Amino acid sequence: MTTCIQNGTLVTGAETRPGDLLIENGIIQKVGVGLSGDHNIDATGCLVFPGFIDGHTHMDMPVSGTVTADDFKTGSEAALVGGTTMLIDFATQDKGGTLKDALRVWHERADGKCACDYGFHMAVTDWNEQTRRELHEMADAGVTSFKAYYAYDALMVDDREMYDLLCEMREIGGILGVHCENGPVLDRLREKAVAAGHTSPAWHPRTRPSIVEGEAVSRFLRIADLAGAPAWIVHLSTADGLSEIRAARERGQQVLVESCPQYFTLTEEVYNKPDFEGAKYVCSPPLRPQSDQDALWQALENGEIDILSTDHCSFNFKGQKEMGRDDFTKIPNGMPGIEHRPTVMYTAAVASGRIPVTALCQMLAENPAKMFGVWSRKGSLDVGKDADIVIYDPKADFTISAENQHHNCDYTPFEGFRTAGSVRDVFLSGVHAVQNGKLVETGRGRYIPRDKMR
Ligand SMILES: NC(=O)NCCC(=O)O
Ligand SMILES: [Zn+2]
Ligand SMILES: [Zn+2]
Repeated sequence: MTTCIQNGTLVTGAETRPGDLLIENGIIQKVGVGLSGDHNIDATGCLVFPGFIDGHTHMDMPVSGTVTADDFKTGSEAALVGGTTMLIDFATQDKGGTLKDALRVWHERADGKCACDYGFHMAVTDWNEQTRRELHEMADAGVTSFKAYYAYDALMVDDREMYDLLCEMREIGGILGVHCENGPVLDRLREKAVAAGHTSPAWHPRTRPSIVEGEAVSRFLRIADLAGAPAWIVHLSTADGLSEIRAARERGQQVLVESCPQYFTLTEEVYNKPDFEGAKYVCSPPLRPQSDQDALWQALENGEIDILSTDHCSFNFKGQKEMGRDDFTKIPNGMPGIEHRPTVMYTAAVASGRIPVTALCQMLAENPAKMFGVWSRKGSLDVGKDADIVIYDPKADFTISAENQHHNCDYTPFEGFRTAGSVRDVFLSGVHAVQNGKLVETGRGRYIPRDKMR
């Protein structure tokens, strides 16, 4: 049984062109014009993208004495409705625990529940000889990307460990992403703020100033240079961090840069909202002033940002964000976003005329596929790839709201955002899982082991 998507505008990282896609057995079999199948879908007036890949999510994750509002079922369903056909979540080693245990736990949380395909990065929090050996086993099990934290007591590593980890990345053909904030310094800033009676969400960005990110980006990149390893900067939010990246690239380093829609569309004023509403936007790194946002836009337009991910890490306002009503340091960090990344960035970046749609396709599909070792099967509309396909109607008029979202969360940071277009249909491995914006097939997501970096 063949399916043909006809009369759309096919979008790749390099070009847009009119064309049809013929799908069979979950794979793209033919790309051309005048094609037809047993079953035909008309995409006239629509953009046809390869399925989007979100390389940075946290589902079903215990944080600050609670657990994220989205598990792998609800989070992946929201992802699929929004056009994301693969997510890569951070399995996280417990201090004192093993990588193998973390991977087992994440499989237990995700397997059989996902609406879209999925893979895991491994966050390394406890460096020792066993962890070093296990990195090789992870790479053999298809976990080829890792994260280390310079912040959060329960997660962070020191510079000696960072250096060792980076050296090991070279050995295993892996890539290390780092959460770049100077943890000890920002912890001190937070302690001092609370001691002085500053307990509202407005103090979240004030105690994580731009230099806290810039310093950590600089340190990480210098250590990566010493180790001779590629560096992945996760969730870049500042001009300060960006200038350190530019300096490292000038030195000839391979630096892969990730940022997120919230840093392009929201600014730190939201933390001053009345009635504790600012807590909804508490994420780390925090939202920034307009000047940082302008710098990120410039970088995006210049092609200096490789991937756009969400850092989806959702907590309800009621009962979860509220845990920090009397002390902003107790607000669980993170926001929902996996459903809205494509439409928010299509609207803000493409419909606004800042970048061509091909550049968006690079940052949402092609580059994450290459960077995270799934390019052999995902990230483009080439013959032989998985038939993960998004039909986007650029003329649809849609307003994002907590009422119409699929995240298991009682708010969205993009409330009232009017999008230019919306995701009309989504195919996952050839299965027509989203039809006219409605999820009609779920639970078909597969674990995707990933290739090593070449
Ligand atoms: N971003 C955030 O606030 N929470 C998720 C964990 C992280 O990526 O640092
Ligand atoms: Zn992080
Ligand atoms: Zn994150």
